Amino acid sequence: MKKIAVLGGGSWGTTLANLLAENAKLEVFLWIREKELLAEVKAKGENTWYLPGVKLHSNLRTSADITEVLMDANYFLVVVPCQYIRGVLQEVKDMFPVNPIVICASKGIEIESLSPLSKVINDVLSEKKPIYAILSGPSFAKEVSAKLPTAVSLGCINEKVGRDLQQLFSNSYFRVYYNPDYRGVELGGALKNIIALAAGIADGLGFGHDARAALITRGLAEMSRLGIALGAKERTFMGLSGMGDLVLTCTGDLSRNRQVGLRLGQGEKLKEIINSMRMVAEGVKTTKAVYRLAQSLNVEMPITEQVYAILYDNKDPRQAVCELMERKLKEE
Ligand SMILES: NC(=O)C1=CN([C@@H]2O[C@H](COP(=O)(O)OP(=O)(O)OC[C@H]3O[C@@H](n4cnc5c(N)ncnc54)[C@H](O)[C@@H]3O)[C@@H](O)[C@H]2O)C=CC1
Ligand SMILES: O=C(CO)COP(=O)(O)O
Repeated sequence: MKKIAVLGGGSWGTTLANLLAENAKLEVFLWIREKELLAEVKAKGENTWYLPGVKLHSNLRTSADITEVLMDANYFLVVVPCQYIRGVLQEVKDMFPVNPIVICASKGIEIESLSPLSKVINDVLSEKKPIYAILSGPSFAKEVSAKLPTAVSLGCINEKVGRDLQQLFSNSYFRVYYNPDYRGVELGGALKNIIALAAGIADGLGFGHDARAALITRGLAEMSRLGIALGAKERTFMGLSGMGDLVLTCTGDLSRNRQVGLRLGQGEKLKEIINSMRMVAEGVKTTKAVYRLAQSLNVEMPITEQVYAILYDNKDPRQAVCELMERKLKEE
């Protein structure tokens, strides 16, 4: 049986590793960074920090030793929070074979380089010439772990690899659609988190359903604008990894990004919100990266600009929403 190394024992990495172990088409080895957590996982058969209450499959192997996890793997699934991916891969890049199939399930834009994750992974592993794929779409770890019906996109430029991966991940509750536009798939997942912050802020201020629907719709417009400037297909933003994930995270209270927004809208400070969370809300850092990227590409992203000002310039959220409403009137 072929082996998959899963890097990242957070809620999503654990969920996907467990799903693959249950699918039983691959041998699955999950890297858990925290030794104390690994000890609990081994003792209780459960990821008590990030995915409590979910029994892990007996086929799932776990280790805190990343070299053991990577050894002789045929597939590599990266589910480390976006800003740490470069550092983690840099340490172990020599362990990858030539032309490794690297699937990324993380969502974000790297601040340092303003790059989407395909570029980060290609940069670090450039000597190995990786075959890149991205798994993204509306999928809360908790719901997938509860085996609730979920549909996502798998972006890969190499159709044969993409269709092979589609088979490996799919099962009766997890339906994977293949899309050759990997750039569009990865950008949808990264950019929707900014709009989820905005929707949370509006809801936290008590601005109601109209405001949320406006943010989702105009959010999709600015996501697509940046996507097109970066070579993605506009149509991809209408699919699961674009509109699908945007609607999920702007409306679903399981979203960490939406929760951060709600708390900001209710008057809490960003620092205290982040300090109270063990989990990651990728939109916070991705907002900074996208704000800079949009400026450098001269792409208009008014919602992102206001979220940036709330997060990083201490702007009053109410004032930010007023400014969005009072911008020069436009055609749709
Ligand atoms: N949780 C979910 O429902 C979904 C998450 N994702 C994405 O998956 C990626 C991983 O997020 P989650 O699994 O939710 O994480 P999480 O928020 O559940 O856990 C945090 C993770 O960050 C890791 N971490 C903390 N500091 C680190 C460091 N210095 N170096 C390397 N790793 C470090 C921890 O070991 C842990 O695995 C994110 O990009 C997220 O957007 C995508 C779809 C669904
Ligand atoms: O990306 C997700 C669902 O598709 C998870 O969203 P959050 O990171 O906001 O929790």
